[in-house]
Amino acid sequence: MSAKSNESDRSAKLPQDKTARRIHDALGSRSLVLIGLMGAGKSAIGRRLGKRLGLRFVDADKEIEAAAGKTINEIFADHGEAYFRDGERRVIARLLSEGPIVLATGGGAYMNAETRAEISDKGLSIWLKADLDVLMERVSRRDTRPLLKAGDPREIMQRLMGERYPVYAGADITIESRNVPHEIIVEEIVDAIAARLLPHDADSTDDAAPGQ
Ligand SMILES: Nc1ncnc2c1ncn2[C@@H]1O[C@H](COP(=O)(O)OP(=O)(O)OP(=O)(O)O)[C@@H](O)[C@H]1O
Ligand SMILES: O=C(O)C1=C[C@@H](O)[C@@H](O)[C@H](O)C1
Ligand SMILES: [Mg+2]
Repeated sequence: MSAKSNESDRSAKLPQDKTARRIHDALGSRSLVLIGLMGAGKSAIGRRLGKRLGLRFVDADKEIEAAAGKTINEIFADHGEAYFRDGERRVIARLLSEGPIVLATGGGAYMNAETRAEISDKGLSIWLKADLDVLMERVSRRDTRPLLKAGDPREIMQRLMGERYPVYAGADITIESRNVPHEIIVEEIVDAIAARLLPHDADSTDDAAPGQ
């Protein structure tokens, strides 16, 4: 692989518009951390959010697979969930020390208290909250989630919602993930980050049209 293609994979372009630049500046080394259940859209939305804000996008699940040289299914099958969770915690801690990035976490990552503390220290957490039907329709497209193979996937997902949503609710920002164009979700996230991080002055409106 040439250095150039590697660079285009790993680095981010400078943000094009003023809101994006201001968010970039306000973040400093803090990262934007997407949390939510399987199928919530963390990877799909995270990639686009990174592009929108000129931040490198990293998918924790992919990093764990690269570090282990195995797929998540294989890690669960060969070593068990506890081993996966330990690797997940370490990989996320490393990635958060490399901020600012947009980080898509695995669905279970935020359930770990140490990881939650790291995220609150070095990032801004964004929960992509989706209802059961949306999640089930989306996860049915791929067979890559070992947790859903342990029984009836809908029942498992419902149980995970019950266990995890009260914890996810501690995120800094919550966005309803639904079947609208990805860009709409991205802009809602950008607006929520701007409302949280940027001073509310007249300058914060982006590309304001000149007076008529
Ligand atoms: N706003 C949206 N509208 C329609 N489809 C979406 C939307 N957001 C995500 N999707 C689709 O849902 C599927 C699951 O999304 P994605 O893989 O990003 O979820 P995830 O949260 O990363 O899940 P996992 O925890 O399993 O990695 C993908 O096919 C993605 O394109
Ligand atoms: O919700 C979970 O616990 C998981 C979600 C996926 O992203 C993977 O991290 C793994 O399959 C476990
Ligand atoms: Mg994902």
